[in-house]
Amino acid sequence: MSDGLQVADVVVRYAGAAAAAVDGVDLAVPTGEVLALLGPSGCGKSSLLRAVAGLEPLTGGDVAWDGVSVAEVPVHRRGFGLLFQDGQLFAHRDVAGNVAYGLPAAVRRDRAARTTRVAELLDLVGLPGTERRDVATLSGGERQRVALARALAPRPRLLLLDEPLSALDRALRERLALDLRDVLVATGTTALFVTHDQDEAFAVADRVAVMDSGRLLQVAPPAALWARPASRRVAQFLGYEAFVDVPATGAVVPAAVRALVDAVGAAGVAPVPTGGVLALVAGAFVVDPTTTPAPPPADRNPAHLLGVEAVSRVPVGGVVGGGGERGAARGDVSGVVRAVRSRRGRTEVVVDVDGVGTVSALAPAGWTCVPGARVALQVDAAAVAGLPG
Ligand SMILES: Nc1ncnc2c1ncn2[C@@H]1O[C@H](COP(=O)(O)OP(=O)(O)OP(=O)(O)O)[C@@H](O)[C@H]1O
Repeated sequence: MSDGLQVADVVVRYAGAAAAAVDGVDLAVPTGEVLALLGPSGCGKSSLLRAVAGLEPLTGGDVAWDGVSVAEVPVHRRGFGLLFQDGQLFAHRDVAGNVAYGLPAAVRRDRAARTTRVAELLDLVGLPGTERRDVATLSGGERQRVALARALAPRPRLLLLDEPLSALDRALRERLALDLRDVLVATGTTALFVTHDQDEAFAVADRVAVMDSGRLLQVAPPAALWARPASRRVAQFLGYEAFVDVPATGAVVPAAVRALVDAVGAAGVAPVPTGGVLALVAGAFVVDPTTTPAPPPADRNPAHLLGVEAVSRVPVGGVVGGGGERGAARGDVSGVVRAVRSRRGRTEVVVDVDGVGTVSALAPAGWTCVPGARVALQVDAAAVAGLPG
């Protein structure tokens, strides 16, 4: 018998809907595991979570805990906790009153035990000493921390979290995602966590289940999911931005494609079978900082229009990476720059690469050049995944 949560062939279909919101999902969350359900808006994540909670009737399939079906068990008797986007705190209770509401009745009635347990829970979520605060005075992040403390108070055997951080701004979300993981791990809580944000899923979960159109596409630990997406759809959803067919051995292909296949094969990061596909994420190409960009043809060089001095001294039509043996040896992969942008402290260069398409290459901080220039590129095999054909 398996322990923890088992979801077997679950179907959720809303009245009048043409397609099922959840369409035959099988999933297991063993005790102590945090599993993230990740997928685009409308893919059925919340419907599945609500079906597990008992808030949505099953059209088909079964939900079980430790091998025993809970399909007929009402929501409040399943022993599952719930935390939503808006923690739904009670406005008329202070912080301690909100947290204490989640405690088992016996603890709630014992004043000393209640005080101790509320203090423990507030410590756990990083809000020690806030017992007497009016919840109306809390920030959005603090409110969600209190809601988490309240949800953990009864020690639920499963905690169901539906986009608990999505109302917060990005910086706060990133920090709270890490804190949330720490709290779930420290308390050994089994959890099912719904999110549409890849970074959040990867930060919080032991395994990530990717959903699309009501179905599960892949379930894997974050690193494995990232390195080996099961399909192009999964890879696209994770943020892979370009896809290259692996050519037959000996086929004549653009230098960039050959460099990709060689680099990935050498790194042993991903299988590169003929007929397979290489998926590239931002950074699969890196601007070679030792070479000088070749400027765009004079009539298309925006630097001329702007009266800016060209960033390169390589003659128009010159060999990219020229000026020495080093450039000649590794300057055979190149691309035409479309834009240069700074993103989270990194320089990203949108570049058209022959045979590959438009990708986001990385460059050293502060590096820049005019659009239209041709730059030499190197391959970073760690940003390339192999997909089955
Ligand atoms: N109560 C409902 N009645 C009818 N259709 C619904 C209901 N709730 C959800 N749906 C539909 O079911 C599908 C799945 O919705 P669901 O909310 O589960 O997706 P989701 O992945 O959680 O999306 P989001 O991230 O936007 O919340 C959608 O097409 C949605 O319109």
